[in-house]
Amino acid sequence: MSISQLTINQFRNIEAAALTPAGGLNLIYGANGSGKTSVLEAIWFLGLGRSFRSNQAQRVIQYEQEQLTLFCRIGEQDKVGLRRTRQGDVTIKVNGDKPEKVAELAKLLPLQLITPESFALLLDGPKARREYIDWGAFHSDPHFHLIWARSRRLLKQRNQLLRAQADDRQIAIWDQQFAHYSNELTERRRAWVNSLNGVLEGIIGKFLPNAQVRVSFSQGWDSKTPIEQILKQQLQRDKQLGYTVSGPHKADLRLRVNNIPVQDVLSRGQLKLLVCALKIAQGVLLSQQHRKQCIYLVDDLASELDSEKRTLLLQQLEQTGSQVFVTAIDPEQLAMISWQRMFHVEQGRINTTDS
Ligand SMILES: Nc1ncnc2c1ncn2[C@@H]1O[C@H](COP(=O)(O)OP(=O)(O)OP(=O)(O)O)[C@@H](O)[C@H]1O
Repeated sequence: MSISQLTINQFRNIEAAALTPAGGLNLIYGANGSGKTSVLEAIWFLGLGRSFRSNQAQRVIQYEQEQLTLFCRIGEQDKVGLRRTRQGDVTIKVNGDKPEKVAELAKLLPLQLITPESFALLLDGPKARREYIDWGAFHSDPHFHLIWARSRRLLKQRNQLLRAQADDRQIAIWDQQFAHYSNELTERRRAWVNSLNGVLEGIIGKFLPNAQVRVSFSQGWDSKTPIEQILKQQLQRDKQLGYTVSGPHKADLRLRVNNIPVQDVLSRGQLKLLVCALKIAQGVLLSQQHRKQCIYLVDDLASELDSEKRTLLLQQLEQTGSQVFVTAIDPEQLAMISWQRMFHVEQGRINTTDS
């Protein structure tokens, strides 16, 4: 799965650009503020209907313009188009039809993003790591999304009842359903993490040969006690707090070296490599399980990494056989690998250059 054609109009500082990326390694280079990240952001926008830099989607529309339009051809067949106006109207077309949900885009364009901010996956709270697990499970398990959505809705309803100081018996009725979906969700997450570990170990071994990184799944409540019992035991406390303290909404992926959280032990460069290992492993697993290739978007690959580690990372990305978009200020920083295609960005204009 790769983008064979990409058109960007009125997106950030890119007025109009048409790219024909290669199926493998693509380098996007140019000076600060030239628009390199905006190219990755445009691809991300096409795959998810939102930006990875701003919560306010209208910010990506070019100044003084009323709308942005994006288009890509995936492989030979699929065509995806997206238009967003300043008023917030979004039109998405997949092969000429309007998809029912934006989630359909994510299935067509599974993207892996690595930016200098991706450290958040390891440094911030569990939310980002839970989303990481859920992305993997979503793409590998066709029933996952429905179960995830039901569990989320039931949690919301339970919290409303807690806040309303509803009768214990009424809450207990909801708890049966919530417990059922919590277990379903957890089983699927655990299965996905187990499969991930098989792939991840090999990549971490290459990237961080001297650190014994252990990755484990934490389900969000004491694993020796059934969720039904936990909900019962904690009901009065939950009522006092007005929310459900334990459950699948507290799940996490724990990463430790010598039993210490990785963020307290590893260097910045090592943390970056670990984030990259996690993202690459997710993509490799997807292609092993479903013959679906991710597209990797790597912003500012060179930052934090020495030349040897840059080479290692690029080789590993190349080995995935996936389409990769990498940005860099100076192509010399990444001259250790042969690029299939190179794009020079200058003040929002994009030209293909010799690779
Ligand atoms: N809505 C917008 N309309 C027009 N221009 C914008 C808009 N939003 C941002 N810009 C400009 O577009 C450019 C976007 O640059 P981008 O972040 O893609 O650069 P970059 O090449 O990745 O830079 P760096 O190397 O510094 O990360 C910046 O010059 C920014 O000022």
